[in-house]
Amino acid sequence: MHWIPVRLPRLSIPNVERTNLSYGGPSLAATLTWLIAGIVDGACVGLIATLLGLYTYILPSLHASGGPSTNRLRLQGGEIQGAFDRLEAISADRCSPDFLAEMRAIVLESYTIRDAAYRQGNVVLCSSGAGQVRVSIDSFGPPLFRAVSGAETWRNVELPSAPGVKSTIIMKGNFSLMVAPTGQQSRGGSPISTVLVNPLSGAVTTIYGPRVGLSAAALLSHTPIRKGLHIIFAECLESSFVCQVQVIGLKEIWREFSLPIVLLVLLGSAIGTGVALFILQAQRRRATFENRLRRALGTGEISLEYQPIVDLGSGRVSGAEALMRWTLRSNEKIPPTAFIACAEQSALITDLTCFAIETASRELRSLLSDEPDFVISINIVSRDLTDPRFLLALETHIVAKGINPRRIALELTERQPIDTPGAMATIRALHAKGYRIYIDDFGTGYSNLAYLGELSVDTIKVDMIFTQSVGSDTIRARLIPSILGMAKDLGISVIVEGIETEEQESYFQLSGANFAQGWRYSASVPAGSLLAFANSNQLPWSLCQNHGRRVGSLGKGV
Ligand SMILES: Nc1nc2c(ncn2[C@@H]2O[C@H](COP(=O)(O)O[C@H]3[C@@H](O)[C@H](n4cnc5c(=O)[nH]c(N)nc54)O[C@@H]3COP(=O)(O)O)[C@@H](O)[C@H]2O)c(=O)[nH]1
Repeated sequence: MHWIPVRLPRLSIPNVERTNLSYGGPSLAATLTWLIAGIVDGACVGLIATLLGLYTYILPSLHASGGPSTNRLRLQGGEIQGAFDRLEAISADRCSPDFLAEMRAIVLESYTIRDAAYRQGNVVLCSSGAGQVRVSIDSFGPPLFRAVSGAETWRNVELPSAPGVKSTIIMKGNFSLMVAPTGQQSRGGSPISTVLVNPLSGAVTTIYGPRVGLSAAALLSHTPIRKGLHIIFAECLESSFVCQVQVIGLKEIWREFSLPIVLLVLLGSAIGTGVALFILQAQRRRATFENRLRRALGTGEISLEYQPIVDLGSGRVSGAEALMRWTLRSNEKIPPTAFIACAEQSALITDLTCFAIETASRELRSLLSDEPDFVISINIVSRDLTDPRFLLALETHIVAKGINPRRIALELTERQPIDTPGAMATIRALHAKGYRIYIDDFGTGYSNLAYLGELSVDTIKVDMIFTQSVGSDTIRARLIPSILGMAKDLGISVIVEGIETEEQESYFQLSGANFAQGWRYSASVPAGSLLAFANSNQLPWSLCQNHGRRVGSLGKGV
């Protein structure tokens, strides 16, 4: 078979972004709404992100590294433990002037110890503040708490040496310490409570500050506790089971972190505004493009070209695919990939499909009536199937004009799934009426065997990415035989797209593909050229001269 290569027309494909299509765009109200929404959303996201960050990372790490309350407690705990150790280590005679001086030094060097005292049995004999005294411990009443270490704690004790001052007394061995029970204010300003925990009974007693409603286990867990919008830090000295607890809420967070919060909210607003502007710009561009495309339908800028489809067995042209073209008055061409994708985002795509049905049936009317087996393929999308205008267009321009639906192939791209029951039912109904159903771009999308069966598919159009893989050692190239075998098993015919070379053509001829389409035979041509070729037996019809007949059949069972 001798194939005549076809010279391809050179298409100038403009960059859509550069094309001057300035119509429409979002209204002022829509613009303002988007902007305000962007600012508010951004600010909220900034605020939420800040608070989450604070609660999740910053506050706990602050705690771990010695936060507002814990530093203080660690200091106090260390002081108390250290003070007992130092008191035990004093070598001077008990209650002697040297002994008292050393006790005073220990108190003076501490932050939280007010007084240190020495006792024997039940009687306190001397203290760093009062010197020699005789105070019976029994006057304190029973201790509030006795730790395993033997340390005992009293609270609200009023010592004769410090009338009017209620103190916490911790006693261990022969020494006692009077600890300032002041509730410290943290850096963040929230009060710190001092609590005693009895690990045996689980009792928790707040001895100073706001009541802490936490269990002993929670307090002794050494981890920050989250309660609603609050985060609670507890630091316990297990030697004495004294805990200091600080509750940090929104107020304290705001006091502590107002600057970073404000900065992050501002940053969030700025990002939100940027995103809103970006969306607005995209909407404006789309609306502009969409309006312009809508107008183009009425001004003759949109037209159809037809790319012949060739029977690989006989070399005859058996049909043509209608391909939409948009040529601006300036003669610039907008590529279909750009405007079809834009139209697909709204019901405008069905306007284009209806235009294609109307135009192809009108322009190729003589071919449809003179060549009984010639098939025109029209690209449709799943959205068309649920739009009543599409079915009406088929009724008006095909059925009512006396064109046999068998002469019309509806090409559904495989790139979009047809999975709504309504769309599937429409396809089956169209097939039952005689329309041929082709799956376009086969191998690139959602098809599987069940899908092909359910859709009553007549033909698959193997995508050109497979054609281009012919001769290579790629997975795609290895897939071709199984696609062709599968189609054969299902009784589905195959059109191979994008045939450009003799090698590709021979490969598919030998592999059993039925039809081919591509620049090797012809690029898309206007209706006038297609009809002229058909009438004059010239290209692309000259392809078929060796085979006697000009136009063949396409599709299974024909
Ligand atoms: N829903 C609708 N989609 C449409 C319509 N008209 C076109 N389209 C879709 O736009 C995509 C791009 O189409 P186009 O730029 O026209 O490209 C077609 C051919 O020109 C191109 N082609 C044909 N032969 C060759 C070849 O040998 N090599 C090569 N590199 N390209 C070639 O392929 C396109 C045809 O593709 P297909 O439809 O998959 O058969 C395209 O997806 C169109 O479907 C419309 O009216 N409605």
